[in-house]
Amino acid sequence: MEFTFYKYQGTGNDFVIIDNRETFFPKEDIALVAKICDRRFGVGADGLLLLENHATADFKMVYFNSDGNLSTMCGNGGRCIVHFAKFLGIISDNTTFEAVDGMHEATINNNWVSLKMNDVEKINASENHTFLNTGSPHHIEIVSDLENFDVFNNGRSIRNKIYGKEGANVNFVEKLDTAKFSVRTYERGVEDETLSCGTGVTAVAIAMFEAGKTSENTITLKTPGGKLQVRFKKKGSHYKNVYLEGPAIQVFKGIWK
Ligand SMILES: N[C@@H](CCC[C@H](N)C(=O)O)C(=O)O
Repeated sequence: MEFTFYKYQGTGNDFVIIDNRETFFPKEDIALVAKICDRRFGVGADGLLLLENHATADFKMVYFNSDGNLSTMCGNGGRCIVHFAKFLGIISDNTTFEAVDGMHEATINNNWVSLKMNDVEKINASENHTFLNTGSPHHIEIVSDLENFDVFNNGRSIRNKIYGKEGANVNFVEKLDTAKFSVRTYERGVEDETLSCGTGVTAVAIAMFEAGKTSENTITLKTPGGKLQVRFKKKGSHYKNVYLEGPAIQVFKGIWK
């Protein structure tokens, strides 16, 4: 089966993106998706995205983790597919598209994409961690010396011991400044640390505001792959107008054989 694919990265969270408007891609083939995402036997990526037609919105986003399974919302993938939609000429600078967690609005200015995320209502805060869902489920823990922290082993253990088969993504955080936090994430479905996680940094920004670690509502998140920005408005106990913003870059185009 031969098809064209595009390789993208958003702060080092990397994706294979395929134009599936003609619905040729075999979505049920978990092994094929996993092979495309394999860094030795395939293209190599944290996930695979399909851009598909939508009856009312500009397009539909379908997201698979690198293990080949369909998953929940991917914030960095969402930003990258907006860039891809513009590259294909489907949109200009504004768009509305549907992902697994509902409709999203986004704007693009050169390689900078601002993606509106879903409102957040439920936040579970306990003594040493916070859990919330920003389209994908996220566990958040503050640690010290994040640079030397063992994200892989601690993340894997929390993901499996606390969240079981369904799992969750695990974010470790260190405060750098009034409105700046450093974040490293262990992602379920990749089962490894990734260089950045969009829904993860969104969850971290809200969790830090909720915990009183910042009083700013525009927050910079430093990940190993680069900087992202999250802004929101808190109304009562709800977080609304949540935007994830940062770069989305097309890296190369290839043909899968
Ligand atoms: N990297 C993503 C998150 C992708 C989903 C996650 N692995 C899951 O299955 O929950 C992002 O940028 O949000």
